[in-house]
Amino acid sequence: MIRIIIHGCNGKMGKVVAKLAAENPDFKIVAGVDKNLSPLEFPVYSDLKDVKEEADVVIDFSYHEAVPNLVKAALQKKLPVVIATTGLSEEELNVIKDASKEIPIFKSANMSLGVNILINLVKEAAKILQQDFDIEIIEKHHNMKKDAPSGTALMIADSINQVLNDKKEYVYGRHTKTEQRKTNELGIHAVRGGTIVGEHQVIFAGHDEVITISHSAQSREIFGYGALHAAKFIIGQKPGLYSMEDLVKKG
Ligand SMILES: NC(=O)C1=CN([C@@H]2O[C@H](COP(=O)(O)OP(=O)(O)OC[C@H]3O[C@@H](n4cnc5c(N)ncnc54)[C@H](O)[C@@H]3O)[C@@H](O)[C@H]2O)C=CC1
Ligand SMILES: O=C(O)C1=N[C@H](C(=O)O)C[C@H](O)C1
Repeated sequence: MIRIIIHGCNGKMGKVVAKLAAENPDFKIVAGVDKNLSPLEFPVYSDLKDVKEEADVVIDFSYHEAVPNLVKAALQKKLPVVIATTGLSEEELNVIKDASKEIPIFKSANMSLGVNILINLVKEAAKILQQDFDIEIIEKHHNMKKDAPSGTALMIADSINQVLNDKKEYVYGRHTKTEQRKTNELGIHAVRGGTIVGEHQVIFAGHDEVITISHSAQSREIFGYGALHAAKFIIGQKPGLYSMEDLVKKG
């Protein structure tokens, strides 16, 4: 049985992970960490360093500012971590990279299998269409989401740039622009409203034709299942920074 600490346990995703784990005898939530100390069916602490229960892994769905402290405590406890939180700054990402020299860390802005398949399709399309098609990304999320654009939109943009040798310059929205679109631009646009779980569209717009590759999350459970799958994967790995690509490769 895998013993898990949920960081961000009182949030929307923390509660989904706890529910899914309770339904599966392979997993047990031994404790939670959150700045909101509302009681749950396991002990809740305000800091990972104070958790007394023994655990095998931490799953994090919290807030970007909370991540460096989480990683430092995980380092002291020598615990593997699954980081799903988005909106991380360069500085926060560097804390993760440094810690991954000593503990295994799995990080993905999107824990669903579908988005990771979308990324593979988009990479292939970008290679083929790069000369004649303009690429733009539109993401849509619920009105409670704090970061924009989504971590997934940025992850998709980075994967396009990876296959196009960093040719694209990201343009966030166009309200400040009063000039024609340049061919090296990659537009990224965020929509917020209602209870939209998460939608990502990658648009390849050519002369008189448009190809759209899209993913629509229809529940938060897809991210929860993905995070539990990642938790199982990261336990026992060597120190390093792992992604969905590593998990998919392993099968
Ligand atoms: N990688 C993925 O597949 C997914 C990632 N996310 C990301 O996960 C994060 C959380 O999402 P939600 O659960 O929807 O948000 P939420 O706002 O419902 O939950 C966040 C929780 O973190 C807690 N928190 C905030 N600051 C904290 C701190 N300093 N220390 C401890 N706890 C703290 C809050 O009290 C709250 O309970 C966001 O960054 C979101 O973008 C969300 C869904 C899927
Ligand atoms: O905040 C969310 O809800 C989500 N955040 C992730 C992101 O920023 O990409 C993943 C998912 O789309 C839901």
